Amino acid sequence: MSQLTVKSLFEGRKGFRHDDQPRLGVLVTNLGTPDAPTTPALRRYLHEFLWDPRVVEAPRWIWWLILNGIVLRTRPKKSAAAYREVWTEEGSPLLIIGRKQTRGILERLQSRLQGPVVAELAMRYGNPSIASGLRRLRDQGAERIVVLPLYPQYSGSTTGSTFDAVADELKRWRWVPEFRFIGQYHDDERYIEALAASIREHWAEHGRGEKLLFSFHGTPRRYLLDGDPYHCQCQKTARLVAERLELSDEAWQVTFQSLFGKEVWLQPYTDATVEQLARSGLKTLDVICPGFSADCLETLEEIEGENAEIFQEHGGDKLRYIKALNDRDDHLEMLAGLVHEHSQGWPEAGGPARTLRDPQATQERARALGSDV
Ligand SMILES: C=CC1=C(C)c2cc3[nH]c(cc4nc(cc5[nH]c(cc1n2)c(C)c5CCC(=O)O)C(CCC(=O)O)=C4C)c(C)c3C=C
Ligand SMILES: [Fe+2]
Ligand SMILES: [Fe+2]
Repeated sequence: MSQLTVKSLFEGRKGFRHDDQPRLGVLVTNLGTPDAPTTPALRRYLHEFLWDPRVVEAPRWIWWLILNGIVLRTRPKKSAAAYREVWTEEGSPLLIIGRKQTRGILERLQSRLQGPVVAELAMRYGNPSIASGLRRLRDQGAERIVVLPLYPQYSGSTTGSTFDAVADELKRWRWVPEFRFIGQYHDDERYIEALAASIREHWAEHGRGEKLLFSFHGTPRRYLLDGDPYHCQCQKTARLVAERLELSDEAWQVTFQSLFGKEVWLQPYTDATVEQLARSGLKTLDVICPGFSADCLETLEEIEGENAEIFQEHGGDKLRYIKALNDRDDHLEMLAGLVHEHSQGWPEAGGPARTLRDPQATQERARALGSDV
């Protein structure tokens, strides 16, 4: 009699053994970056990115026409040129720094935790994908997973979208892991102190600018009006840092950068503010971008490049960009601490080895029962 074979609908873990020690898995994620600073690579990347309804929240068919008819015909070439300005021999800054951050977080967790821990870097768009990162964690034996999106301020367009990608992958797994998701850390003491320390160090080296601008990536204003907490969280981060540095109200300001499309975005805009400050006679301006945990196109090309030029063109002397927290020790310490805290309550933060009285006998019994694990 022929046997009916049914294809599995759900994916199992490879190489499972009863005497494996369950591990804690950490998925460190960021936005993503193209594979190369070329027009075709940008077209692929922007297509995936801009087709995400969390990013562009518009009626699908209208947006399909605009995206495919206009945006993907013009923007990839322009963006590729911008990426070439920040690209290094090792690749995109966001990816290189992301790898260092992941390694640094893992090392710090290994010395804090008793149980075994593994970590992977994943990108919401492009490579390495969130699906591949989660599978690598699973196949290394991670049965409990903490997801750390490197976005200090929660936005549906970034953090929310990361959750979607994680859920899309996990719902295809046979054995769904226990799971925790870090939504935001915009007011975490250690994050605020790391930002303040980086500003103090910048001042010690270059002297104090006449004003400090906190520039955050923008979103359409509509997202705020529809309940996205991002704008409030950006304001709170900046206020806490300003308080820690004991700045007067005139000494700092919050702005939003990286506009896209024709809609009204969060205001005031960074470029218009930089221009207006230069026109008003300001000579030195310090700019920090606390929403970017790693330097990338938006900080290096847009702030350190474009906005520095705008400042000079309109009478300013020097716009000094204060680097992202990247792989600074205090940053990695706070991120490892955050993961550690979110793993509390799990057995030995990873889980004790499944204790088998006689591992070999157990494996043999399992095999005799028709299981190959
Ligand atoms: C189209 C709408 C966009 C929204 C909404 C948006 C929100 C958003 N983005 C970041 C962080 C980053 N964005 C980066 C690049 C980037 N962002 C958009 C568009 C939106 N972002 C585009 C089209 C691009 C690509 C570059 C370009 O063509 O201009 C990056 C840099 C990635 C890199 O490779 O270096 C980051 C980081 C946040 C935090 C955010 C909302 C809060
Ligand atoms: Fe963006
Ligand atoms: Fe930009």
